[in-house]
Amino acid sequence: MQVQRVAVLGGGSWGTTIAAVMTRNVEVTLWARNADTVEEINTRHTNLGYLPDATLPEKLVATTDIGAAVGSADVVVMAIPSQHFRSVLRTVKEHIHAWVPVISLTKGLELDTRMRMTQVIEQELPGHPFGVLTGPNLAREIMAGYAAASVIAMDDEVIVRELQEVFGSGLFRVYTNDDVIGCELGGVLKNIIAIAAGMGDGQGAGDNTRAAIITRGLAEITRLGVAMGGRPETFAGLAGMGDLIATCTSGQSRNRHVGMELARGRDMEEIVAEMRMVAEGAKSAPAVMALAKEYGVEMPIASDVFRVLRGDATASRAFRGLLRVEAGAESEPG
Ligand SMILES: NC(=O)C1=CN([C@@H]2O[C@H](COP(=O)(O)OP(=O)(O)OC[C@H]3O[C@@H](n4cnc5c(N)ncnc54)[C@H](O)[C@@H]3O)[C@@H](O)[C@H]2O)C=CC1
Ligand SMILES: O=C(CO)COP(=O)(O)O
Repeated sequence: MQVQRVAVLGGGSWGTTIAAVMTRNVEVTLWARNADTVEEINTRHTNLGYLPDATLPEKLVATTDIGAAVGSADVVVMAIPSQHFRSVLRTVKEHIHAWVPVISLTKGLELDTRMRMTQVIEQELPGHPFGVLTGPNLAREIMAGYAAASVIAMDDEVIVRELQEVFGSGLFRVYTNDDVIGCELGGVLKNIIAIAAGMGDGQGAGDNTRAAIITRGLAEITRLGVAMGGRPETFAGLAGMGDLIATCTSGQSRNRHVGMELARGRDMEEIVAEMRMVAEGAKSAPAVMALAKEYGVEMPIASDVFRVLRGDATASRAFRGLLRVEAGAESEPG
């Protein structure tokens, strides 16, 4: 497979950033549904609503025509929020050529089915190689050219190496992995723990507290991820611990921001109404809790976050429970 043209679908922060990075290696067409965004990218080389400080490469071409973008692509990259992922894929289906790989950048689960995005790809586009690119990758930093590392996970060990070269460049270093389930779940599950970290930071908790939430959070992410088929070492890597640290500590994280706003006593409706961008942790939380129940895994931090998201507890009340007074052995949940 010789990759010459890539279609990136989704003109938000991450889709635009990855599309810009990949123009160093291949021809990239970015599909966005919003005509003003497309016009802005093509004429002014900016996408100020999502990436306020960035100038995009002139080589990056945007379009509102999904058929044109997908029909000429050797690889399709999905940067669509999880709850809209399937509907966009159904449109892709009409235009994609046989055997073209589809790579998800999305860190969420489909609510109704509790499926991971690569499972949705497999279901909607059977026969197409699929994978996920994930890791500690806050879009604005990567757009600004700071060094970062990511992981591309696929079952196919030949295609994954080719795509490693397509996504990686300069200071954006891409590693390969064959644990698709573990890598994908690392990206999904860290978002809820980042909401917990934001709830702590928003209440003035200290660095020790944040470290405890990250560490105990990683333990519960790993328990569920391994029960669902991921490998334990994946959760200690970039897609697990790496992304968890970035998201739980960064002022750029949308999920941590949600936690901080909840700590101020605001409810989800108000918070979401003010956010232009997606916070996947809040959207996927019900599916994560249902999976924890199905697999018989205890997730005390995620459960407390979920109660606050639902409006059944306040952040300050739940936060006291996040670090349980009666601690057991470190190897135990709770
Ligand atoms: N922003 C970041 O730093 C990173 C984000 N991600 C993940 O990437 C995914 C996308 O996130 P962002 O680009 O950051 O979100 P965003 O909120 O910045 O942008 C989402 C984009 O999707 C578009 N969109 C929403 N529904 C659509 C639909 N039905 N059809 C077509 N377009 C639609 C929106 O118009 C917007 O352009 C999320 O799952 C996120 O967790 C992953 C790594 C880093
Ligand atoms: O996944 C991300 C960084 O790796 C982005 O996190 P947020 O969605 O919380 O901004």
